[in-house]
Amino acid sequence: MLTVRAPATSANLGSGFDVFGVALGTPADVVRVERAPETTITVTGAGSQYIPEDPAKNTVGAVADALDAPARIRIDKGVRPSSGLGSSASSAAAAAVALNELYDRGLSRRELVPIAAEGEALVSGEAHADNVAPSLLGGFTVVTDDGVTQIDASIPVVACLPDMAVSTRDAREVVPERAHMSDVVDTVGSAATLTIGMARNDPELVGRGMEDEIVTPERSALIDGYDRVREAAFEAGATGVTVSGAGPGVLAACYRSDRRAVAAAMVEAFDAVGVDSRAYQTVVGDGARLYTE
Ligand SMILES: Nc1ncnc2c1ncn2[C@@H]1O[C@H](COP(=O)(O)OP(=O)(O)OP(=O)(O)O)[C@@H](O)[C@H]1O
Ligand SMILES: N[C@@H](CCO)C(=O)O
Repeated sequence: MLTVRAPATSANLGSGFDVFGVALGTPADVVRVERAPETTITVTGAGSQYIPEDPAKNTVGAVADALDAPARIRIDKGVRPSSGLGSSASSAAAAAVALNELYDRGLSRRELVPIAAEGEALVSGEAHADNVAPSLLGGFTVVTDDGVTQIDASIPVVACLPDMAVSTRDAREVVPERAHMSDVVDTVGSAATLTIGMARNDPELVGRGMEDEIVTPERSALIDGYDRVREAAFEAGATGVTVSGAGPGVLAACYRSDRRAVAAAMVEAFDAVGVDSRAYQTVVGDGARLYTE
């Protein structure tokens, strides 16, 4: 039996819609695989009651198909679905690493990115790789039509998860089809600032580089209390705040010394609008890890 732990991820980071992603230290999915004549899936853990075990409907089934690697697959969810923390991608990335090893397919982590993205196509209608890439490779990733660029980074972050669901499919409906040139220019400036911040491990630049006036205002309107949570996080020392992935998770960058206060302020602000939430105090971290037994 092989076991793989694949981390939650946060895509977009505001200015990098459908391009940027980071691996988070916590939470994570754990996937166990054994060879079998046909694929079966069992799911336990966070939000497992909302996740289909039918291989034709689970991201992990799509990965097993793409690798022609039938297996008995057990998923222990640490990443709640429809969270904005790349839940469907964590399982897909873990399964890609595990099944590649189980069947000696010999694919590199980079070669596994499009395989794991097949799972994303199944649930959101598009094979976007901005969650599976950081879950497989770790650190900060930039996904374009030309491929994936990755650097290791270590930025303290808080990922605050309100107790509500926003599906990626629905959140894509509100993305504007056009943008003003002045907003595009500002967003390019932010994206460049964020990228330099990741390269320098500088929370100030990363936070400043999360600003985006194109997609985030539309997405944040789907999250009860977002403006209040954002303001509270800044008051507690956050250097930047944005919607995590398609939401409803909210991501804040900060210095390590402020992380606990930022987490508490975000939870309190959600609470003030009647929404329960959980804050992960974590850091941009490593990609999927394989364990053999
Ligand atoms: N292995 C899986 N893990 C989680 N969700 C899965 C899995 N397989 C299928 N799904 C389905 O995918 C949907 C969740 O994916 P979605 O992309 O909406 O959320 P997410 O991955 O948490 O968010 P985001 O991509 O914004 O970070 C749910 O409908 C869920 O049932
Ligand atoms: N970039 C995708 C990621 C979803 O996690 C979106 O924001 O729709």
